[in-house]
Amino acid sequence: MTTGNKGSVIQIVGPIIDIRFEQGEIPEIRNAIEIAHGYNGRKLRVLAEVAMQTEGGIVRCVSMQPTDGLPRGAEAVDTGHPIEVPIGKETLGRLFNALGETIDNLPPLPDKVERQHIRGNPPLFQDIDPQDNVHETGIKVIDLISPYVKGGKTGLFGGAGVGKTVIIMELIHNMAKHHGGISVFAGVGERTREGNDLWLEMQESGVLDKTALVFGQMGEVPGARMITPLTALTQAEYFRDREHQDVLFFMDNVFRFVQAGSEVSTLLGRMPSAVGYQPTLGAEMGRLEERITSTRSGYITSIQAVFVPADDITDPAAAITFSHLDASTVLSRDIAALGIYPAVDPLQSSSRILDVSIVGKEHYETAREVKRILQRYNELKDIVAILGVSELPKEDELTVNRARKIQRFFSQPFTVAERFTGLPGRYVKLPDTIKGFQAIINGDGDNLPEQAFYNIGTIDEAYEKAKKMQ
Ligand SMILES: Nc1ncnc2c1ncn2[C@@H]1O[C@H](COP(=O)(O)OP(=O)(O)OP(=O)(O)O)[C@@H](O)[C@H]1O
Repeated sequence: MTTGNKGSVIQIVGPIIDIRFEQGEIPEIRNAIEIAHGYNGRKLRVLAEVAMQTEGGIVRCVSMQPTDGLPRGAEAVDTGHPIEVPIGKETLGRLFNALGETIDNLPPLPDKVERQHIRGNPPLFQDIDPQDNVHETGIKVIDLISPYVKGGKTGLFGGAGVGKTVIIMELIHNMAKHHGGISVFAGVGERTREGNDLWLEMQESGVLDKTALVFGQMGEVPGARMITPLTALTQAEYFRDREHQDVLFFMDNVFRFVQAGSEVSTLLGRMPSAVGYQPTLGAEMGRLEERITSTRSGYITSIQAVFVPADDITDPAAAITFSHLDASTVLSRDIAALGIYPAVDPLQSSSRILDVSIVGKEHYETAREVKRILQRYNELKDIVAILGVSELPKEDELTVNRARKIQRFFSQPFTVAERFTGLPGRYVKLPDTIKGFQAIINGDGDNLPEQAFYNIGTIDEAYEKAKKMQ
């Protein structure tokens, strides 16, 4: 690769820049191009990535920064490589933008910091090391119904405002704190305020110095939002491949990555595909998701929030994400409307490892019975609405009563949601979770009021709460 070839900007359309190079000096696709210019008396630098090579020595580039004031004729320099970002221990405790520049007002990174380009390849087939162990989250409904895989990938699906960010923050609080390893967070296309909340939350829980955070939020150009997960992943890969560490990789929100790709695709003039998404949706998701994996060197356990447009889980962006995951936690607006948080829909959520040979008979059978009771309750709901519970046969009446208690027992106070509920957070260990649901299934809670099961941790709290209510 040659470095330093110079071209000239010939067209700027929003964040898309066309640059002409001499024949024989045309930059490769994905190379980073630097353009220096002056605007309002300030010296600015725009970094762009080559997306297309067209006729006449012209390359079409996606800008990673606003192009305001960028003039035609500005000189563009081919760096000869894709965008590079800092990696290594120096990234821990720091906040970065998509280009790997620190944005936390702390002293700059040392000059000698190692850099790596963000367009790496997924690990080879033979190096991948699939895992089957449960990663306890301390959240009852998740641990019981869609147990997360240590070294696996999990998606948190939900429409607008049903609690994805709160769950991801609680998971960071619980997992990062108990995990003891490295965490990397990619904030993609969400509110800057949420990034700030997260930073403060990490400081408070004392995990910030073991975490690298990368943000490309709502207000940024689509190019930057599109590469944010790649920047964060490049930093995570360093810890997996070079330090042989187990890494937690959080992403909020995958849908915004897809959306940024769609914006870029339209701006590049590509024909849209299904539901207006980019024709390259599958390939873009594949290249990202296939890198988030565990190898013989180390694990990456990832939790990804996925916004579901119009609560339609069959939307191509949500559907394509599903196919990459080991476990899916689906949030429901109906459950949130009942005031049950986390608003996880147990009948839609699933996990590859909810298998008797992996989680064991006790866990598997408890989860299955809980699902059966809820399924039956769903079938009976219409009859109950018309006739009332007392008109049901004895057995169905019991099912309805237990189902309502299970539903309430799925709610749990979160440490990060203390300001919403006024209740201190609860972390429930997996054996206690199983014990609690078994008690309800076996009828031990039949004489307790429903309200005793609402917003508590273990089943023992239900007995105490019922005593107090008497
Ligand atoms: N565990 C919880 N306990 C109490 N309230 C909650 C909980 N989770 C969510 N909420 C309520 O729901 C609101 C929305 O939650 P959150 O911001 O996590 O949603 P979201 O799905 O990430 O939304 P968006 O798609 O808009 O980013 C919160 O502000 C809070 O009022």
